[in-house]
Amino acid sequence: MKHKLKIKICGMKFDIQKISDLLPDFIGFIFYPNSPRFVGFDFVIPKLKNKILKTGVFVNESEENILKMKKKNKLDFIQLHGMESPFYCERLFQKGLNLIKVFRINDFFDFKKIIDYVPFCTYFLFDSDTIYYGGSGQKFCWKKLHEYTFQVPFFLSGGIGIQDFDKIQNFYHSEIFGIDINSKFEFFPGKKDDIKLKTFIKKIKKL
Ligand SMILES: O=C(O)c1ccccc1N[C@@H]1O[C@H](COP(=O)(O)O)[C@@H](O)[C@H]1O
Repeated sequence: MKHKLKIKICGMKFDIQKISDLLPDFIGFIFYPNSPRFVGFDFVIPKLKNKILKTGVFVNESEENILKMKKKNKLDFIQLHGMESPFYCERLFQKGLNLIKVFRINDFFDFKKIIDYVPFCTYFLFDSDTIYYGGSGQKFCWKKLHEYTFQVPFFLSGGIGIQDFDKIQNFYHSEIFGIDINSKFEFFPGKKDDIKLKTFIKKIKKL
């Protein structure tokens, strides 16, 4: 690993200030109406601790709406969790947005299809390929990521829970940047378990 792994807590809806006290590097908010973690398009993100980076998660959303949300909430990153094309990413990139493009991985995923996204994305995020766009709580086979050879750093995601710590510790990839956690740290959608999060973050930060 080139650096300390970053932590991104995603799908926040409740107790935002309390969770920001745990000092994750990124906090994500879901701007996708079909998600149980949808915060609503009128949502105003409360002031977060320190330099926690605010990420807006969108699924096949209009460019206009993304720009509106970015401006309203001063989003540091835009996570695109749907079928957004390289052309669409290019347009947002040209407007100065920092992008995290998500790819849903299965055993047959062809990493060559990522190449056209490379110039426009700050990070990639690898999630599991399920019937849902995200927040499925399902894991994919991380070994598959050894086929990823581009140099855009990535977040590892998809059903990661506290019990995965040893697996994370033993996983090596030169481009892994951070761990994205969501549904496995919840009492119910959007309400995170601060004790579990605290334990996990402490362990990851010690790596
Ligand atoms: O959490 C959601 O409801 C969601 C809905 C639509 C797109 C993305 C969503 N969440 C993201 O999914 C991944 C994996 O989450 P999980 O650990 O499997 O629960 C994560 O990046 C969430 O931000």
